[in-house]
Amino acid sequence: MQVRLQTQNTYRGIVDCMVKTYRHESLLGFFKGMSFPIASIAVVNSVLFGVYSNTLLVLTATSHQERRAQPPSYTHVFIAGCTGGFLQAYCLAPFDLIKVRLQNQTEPRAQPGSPPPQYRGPVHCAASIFQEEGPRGLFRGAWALTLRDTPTLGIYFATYEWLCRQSTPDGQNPSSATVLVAGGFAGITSWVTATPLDVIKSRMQMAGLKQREYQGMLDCMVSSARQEGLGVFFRGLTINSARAFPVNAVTFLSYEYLLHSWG
Ligand SMILES: CN(C)C(=N)NCCC[C@H](N)C(=O)O
Repeated sequence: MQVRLQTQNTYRGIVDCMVKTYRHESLLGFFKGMSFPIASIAVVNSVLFGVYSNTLLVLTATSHQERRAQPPSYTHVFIAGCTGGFLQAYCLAPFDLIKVRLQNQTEPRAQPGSPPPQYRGPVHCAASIFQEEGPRGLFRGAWALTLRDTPTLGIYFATYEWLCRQSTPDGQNPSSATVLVAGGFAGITSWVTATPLDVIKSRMQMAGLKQREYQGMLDCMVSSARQEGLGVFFRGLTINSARAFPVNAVTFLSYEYLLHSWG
């Protein structure tokens, strides 16, 4: 839904987008382009959390266990988060591009007699982009994605650390409830700050297809704001924030659990 709201001007809001998707594409329309992002979550999160933990280890020279007694500074947490965000953006770029292209296909499933959709599935989508736009085509919008993820993942980890420390006595590990709430709010905070660049990223990824071609990111920002007003930068904010809470609550709980069980 969020990808369509950000890149297409045919919807009046979330409810209108849901109703039109259901009428035109049935329930299947809500699950388009989902298999690839699900497959990519494990890879992308391992890169993000692995780089974050190791950067923090280098910056503070303390292991995860020692960090409860000697908490890292927020500057170190922010730098480690930005480093993780920067590197994960490059792993995420091709998966995210395929998701955006598939989710923007509004044709119902292929039916006899009707023209087939441009992409028949994630593998066909990746192969078509590779053939038509070359290997660099798979990284379309990667710059906007990097600019979106580098600072916002710094904010993500700093918010998580701050919320955990506010509700945990010094030297103790945060409880599971604290981890869930802090992780959920860290997700929302990061998505609120990331949404303006998320809109630009999605539009750059669709450029030349349903979207007009842009000269670059700045051109995309200026022409989107001129044509649709500043509100365009907040499209998809409600959906992004609503999904961010449960997703990131569970992500941080799994991360803390794995770190404890590996000692
Ligand atoms: C671009 N932003 C804000 C983030 N990547 N934030 C971190 C959350 C990551 C999580 N997989 C999610 O999709 O919510």
